Amino acid sequence: MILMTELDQARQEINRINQQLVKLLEQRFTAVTKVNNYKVAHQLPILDQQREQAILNKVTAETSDPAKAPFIAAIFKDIMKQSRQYEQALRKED
Ligand SMILES: O=C(O)C(=O)C[C@]1(C(=O)O)C=C[C@@H](O)C=C1
Repeated sequence: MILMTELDQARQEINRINQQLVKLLEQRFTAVTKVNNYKVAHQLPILDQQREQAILNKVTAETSDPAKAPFIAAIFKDIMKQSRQYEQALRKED
């Protein structure tokens, strides 16, 4: 059998994590669709700055390694930016 290097093993681990992230992100976008439906029905804007700040605070508090916290927070900022664009796209559909 071909020897699996540490690099291959670490990349396999990343592939498995990516698979999980894709599933979770799809679930998150499905939840965002529900939030968007509610907000459209109640004529609420896409952006909720307070909610975004609350999420960033919670995510930062839940990160156990402080060295990783700012990078994880940056990812969540981008996730929410993409969610807003997704909501925009949904609103343009109908
Ligand atoms: O909770 C909402 O109101 C959403 O639209 C979802 C979400 C998010 O991705 O978590 C996206 C946009 C808002 O600015 C706040 C949060």
